[in-house]
Amino acid sequence: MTDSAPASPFDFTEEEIEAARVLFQRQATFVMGAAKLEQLPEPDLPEIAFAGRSNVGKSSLINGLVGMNKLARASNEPGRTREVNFFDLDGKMRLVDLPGYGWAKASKTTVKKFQDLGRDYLRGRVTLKRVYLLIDSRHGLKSVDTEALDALDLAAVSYQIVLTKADKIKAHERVSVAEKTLKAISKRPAAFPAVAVTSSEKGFGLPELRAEIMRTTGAEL
Ligand SMILES: Nc1nc2c(ncn2[C@@H]2O[C@H](COP(=O)(O)OP(=O)(O)OP(=O)(O)O)[C@@H](O)[C@H]2O)c(=O)[nH]1
Repeated sequence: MTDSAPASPFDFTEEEIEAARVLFQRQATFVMGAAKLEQLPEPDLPEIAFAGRSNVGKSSLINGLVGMNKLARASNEPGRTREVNFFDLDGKMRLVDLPGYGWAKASKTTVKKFQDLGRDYLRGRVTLKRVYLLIDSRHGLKSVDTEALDALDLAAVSYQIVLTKADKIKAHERVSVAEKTLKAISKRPAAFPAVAVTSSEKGFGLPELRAEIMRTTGAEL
């Protein structure tokens, strides 16, 4: 294994990878940010949602997937993403940025408000195909992540773990954190039995993730 290309847990043909590359290069636009359940857009397209602790690299991953620097905000200031943000990809699907959890500075009322919104979205969204739960590869699963996994299992939403910022650890550490994480979720009912290892900074893991999203949503070129 080289340092820049960790083994992928996914099995995609070159055609699938290429089709996904083309699709994700097409127009991606911000649709809206919803602060209340009543504000959600009509459920008329398949949706893929991204969740994770504040500062885990959610905005960077969404930007990296669509190859744009500024579609989703990426900041050094934890907790800015407090709405459910919807992005349209070529009219084929929506990418949904859920409020980050685990931010220290917010008030309890604010935290509860956004957690409730995220949970209501997860429970009631018929068009939601999968949630990607982002975990910082340097830290692995924390107790606050375990609570998020419990909520996803309870909502019976299919989800998959994506390890982020993997450029910050060594190749052998990527393998061990992926194995450890996979083991930790192995008995969880709604967990997809694979862990994606990604770096938005270096771009690795993203082609496979795009292909998987395309497959999961059933989107075609
Ligand atoms: N080295 C490295 N840094 C990253 C990567 N992804 C994100 N970061 C950095 O991590 C910080 C947080 O990234 P964001 O994408 O804003 O994180 P977020 O999860 O959207 O944060 P919130 O808006 O607080 O929910 C920024 O300083 C990014 O530059 C990565 O793959 N590698």
